[in-house]
Formats: sequence, C-alpha cells, structure tokens
Amino acid sequence: MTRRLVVAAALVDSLERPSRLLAARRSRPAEIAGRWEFPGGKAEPGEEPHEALHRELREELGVSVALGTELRGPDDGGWIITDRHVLRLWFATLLSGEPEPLVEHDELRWLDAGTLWEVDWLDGDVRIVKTLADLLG
Ligand SMILES: Nc1nc2c([nH]c(=O)n2[C@H]2C[C@H](O)[C@@H](COP(=O)(O)OP(=O)(O)OP(=O)(O)O)O2)c(=O)[nH]1
Repeated sequence: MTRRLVVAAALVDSLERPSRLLAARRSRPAEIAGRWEFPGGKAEPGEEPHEALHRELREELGVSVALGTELRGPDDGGWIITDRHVLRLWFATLLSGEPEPLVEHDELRWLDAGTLWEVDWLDGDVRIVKTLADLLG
C-alpha cells in the first residue's frame, strides 16, 4: 500500500543549537483531538515537499520559516506514522510571524528537553520525538 506523504516541521529556536521545539495540539478530527504533533499536513499531488511545508505552516500557524536539514527516518528516509501516512520532517526556524493555532490546532507549546514529554504526542510521533530529544541541548 502506498502511504500518503505528510510533511511537517520541527520548528526550533535555532537551527545551529536547537533548545526549544514547537508542538501543536490537534483540535480535529475527534479521533486525535487533544493529541500533540508537529505542524504540517498532506502534500498535494504534484506539490514539492518543501513547497507543501511552507504552505501548511502559513495556513496553520500564520508564519514563514527558513527550512534546515531533514531529520531522516528509518522508513526509506521517512517515518511511518499511521497505516495510511508517512511523515517527512524538516528542521525550521521562524522568519516572520508569531505562531498561532489558526486551524486544526487549539494550543501551541514551546518544549525543551525537560518538558518534551509533558504533552501527549500522537503514537506515530513518539519515536521521532525520542530521536529529537537527543538533539535538544
Ligand atoms: N501534521 C501532522 N500529522 C500527523 C503527525 N503525526 C501523525 O500521526 N499525523 C497524522 C494525523 C493525520 O491523520 C495525518 C495528517 O493529516 P492532516 O490532517 O494534518 O493533513 P492536512 O493538514 O493536509 O489536512 P486535510 O486537508 O487532509 O484535512 O497524519 C504529525 O506530527 N503532524
């Protein structure tokens, strides 16, 4: 089965020395409402992953970002997050705008190494967060 590509951002305070990461709480759909994730969404057919990610962050958070490197995962470079979706994740920092939960999120939180597990991450994201935990200073 081909999984749908979801592109998302590990939005951090600094690409060189990240210490804080932005997590977003889903407000819908009901099955995952209240769980936390990396902001992002599905790439449209024919859309480049970077282009899709800039679009999603603009729509969801109202920000523009600079993209850094990709945090490559074990599943052909991506991260299988559900039966139907594979995630690709890029580091990013803010260029303009202050992130707001505009659509499909109802809360945002900046987390550091000490608070990373205070939120209830979506099941598929847990192993990604474990990998990121080692990178947060
Ligand atoms: N954006 C995002 N989605 C995730 C993460 N982890 C995870 O399991 N998912 C799941 C939730 C959804 O079932 C799916 C992504 O779909 P989405 O609803 O964010 O996509 P979208 O913004 O394009 O929304 P839509 O137009 O399809 O409603 O992947 C994550 O960290 N970020």
